Amino acid sequence: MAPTTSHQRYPPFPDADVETAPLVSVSLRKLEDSNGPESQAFFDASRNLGFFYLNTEGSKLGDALVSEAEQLHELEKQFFKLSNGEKEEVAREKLDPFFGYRHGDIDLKDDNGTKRRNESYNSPKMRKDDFVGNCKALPHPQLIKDNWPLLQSYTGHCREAIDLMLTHYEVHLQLPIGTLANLHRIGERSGDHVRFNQSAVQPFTEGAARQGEHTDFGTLTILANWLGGLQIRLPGTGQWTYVKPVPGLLVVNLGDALVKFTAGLLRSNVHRVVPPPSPQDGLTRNSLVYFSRPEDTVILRRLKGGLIDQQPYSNEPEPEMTSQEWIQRRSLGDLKGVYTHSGGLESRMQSVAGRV
Ligand SMILES: O=C(O)CCC(=O)C(=O)O
Ligand SMILES: [Fe+2]
Repeated sequence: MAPTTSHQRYPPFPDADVETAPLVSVSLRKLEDSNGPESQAFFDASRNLGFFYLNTEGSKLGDALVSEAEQLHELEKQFFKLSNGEKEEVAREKLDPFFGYRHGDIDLKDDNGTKRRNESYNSPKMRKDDFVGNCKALPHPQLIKDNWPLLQSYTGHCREAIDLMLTHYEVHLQLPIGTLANLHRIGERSGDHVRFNQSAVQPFTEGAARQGEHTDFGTLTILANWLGGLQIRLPGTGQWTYVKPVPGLLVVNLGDALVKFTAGLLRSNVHRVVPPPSPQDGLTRNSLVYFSRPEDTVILRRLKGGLIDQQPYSNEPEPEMTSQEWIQRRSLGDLKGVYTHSGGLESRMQSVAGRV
């Protein structure tokens, strides 16, 4: 029986009043069974929108993902309830250039007079590499330590689903089997990790929404959502539309590495998180993300072979760098803006309707 989810504990997503993004639903079970039409639908969604639902129904792996995502949803809520002091013990500044706790203050105060925060935890304990023993684990709160087996299991299941999707890409791209898998070997260091996100209750502001526009840096992202708030910018019109959270459906999106490997054949779509629409707007919002990334030393550039060879060459080739450098420079450093599959990096102020 499919695991129950906690979506019904929240006010419903407002079906009638807001426009939702046209995400295709791809069955994990059918991908596992190598179903041709489903695999084609998966590939088309990856080219056209760069976002789709992964329907977990009927798949043992899917059931495991949903039930563990539910448990991690509870864990992330507990994590963000730790005192600011405890969370700041594992702040990014103290630990690592990328992993750790981060927050942005909002210009609103809680009843106790503290500033509200938007927070995230790229947990060092949640790096895929900690689980497979590729490096020395970084410090982490006891709460995370206590839940190590759950995080480890979720990481393994996310990677199983992602590795399966990579083999489908290899077939459709007409690449030798193993081409993408060999750039994502589980035993090698990479930026794969779980992220906890929490947004405080706040009004919509254009400035904050715009500041949050981004694409994901890596390969495939698996996202679990309980409340609305995720928006994607539709190709063509540039209109922002909500992604509706649906029980049993995970949201999958492609990251920049797949765009670079395929010379723009696959799409990483611009998205952002804004306050949930009414009647969900009075609630703190959490999401759970698994990011997969190429191995740290992989150079992000177009691969050779298959359909990729038919892609046009750009007049202004993008600078080549390793996956590790791309992630660090994009998240902390000098490569600012929104990455688009057609135009490279674009400043947020230029990112107007119709550009993607
Ligand atoms: O919270 C969400 O729904 C999406 C989060 C996201 O896009 C990210 O963390 O990269
Ligand atoms: Fe994202």
